[in-house]
Amino acid sequence: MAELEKAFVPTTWFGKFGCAFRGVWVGIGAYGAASFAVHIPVMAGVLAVACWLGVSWDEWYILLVCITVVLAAEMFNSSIEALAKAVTKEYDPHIRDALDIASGAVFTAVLGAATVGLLVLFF
Ligand SMILES: Nc1ncnc2c1ncn2[C@@H]1O[C@H](COP(=O)(O)OP(=O)(O)OP(=O)(O)O)[C@@H](O)[C@H]1O
Repeated sequence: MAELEKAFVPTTWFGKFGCAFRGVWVGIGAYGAASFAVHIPVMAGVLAVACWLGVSWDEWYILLVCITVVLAAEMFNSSIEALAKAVTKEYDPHIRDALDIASGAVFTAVLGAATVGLLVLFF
């Protein structure tokens, strides 16, 4: 463990930010590519409609929070998928629960964001 820490665990803020940026890259690219291929066009569409409608600053803040929550939930989902792959490749009911709950969290965030987004844009 001591050797592992020396080799891989960053000790500087620069190193820690490097890990975070790598996490965004891996979370979107390697693990979440299929999901982000749906999220990103939908988000671009929402932003385009918001521009077209000329929403207020307060409404922009709400839309940006919704988008951020969905992206963060998706990356937590990717993180749990990565951890599950490391734990076992065999069927495990707890892994199944963990993965299903993570997917459920993304689904919940998307439902909430879609509801708030529709209310902000059209009501
Ligand atoms: N080791 C396992 N043990 C039990 N069930 C598993 C296991 N691995 C995957 N599953 C089941 O398969 C589902 C999908 O798995 P996983 O999330 O890895 O695939 P995915 O297609 O990459 O998902 P996503 O679309 O969320 O990115 C899980 O929600 C879970 O129900």
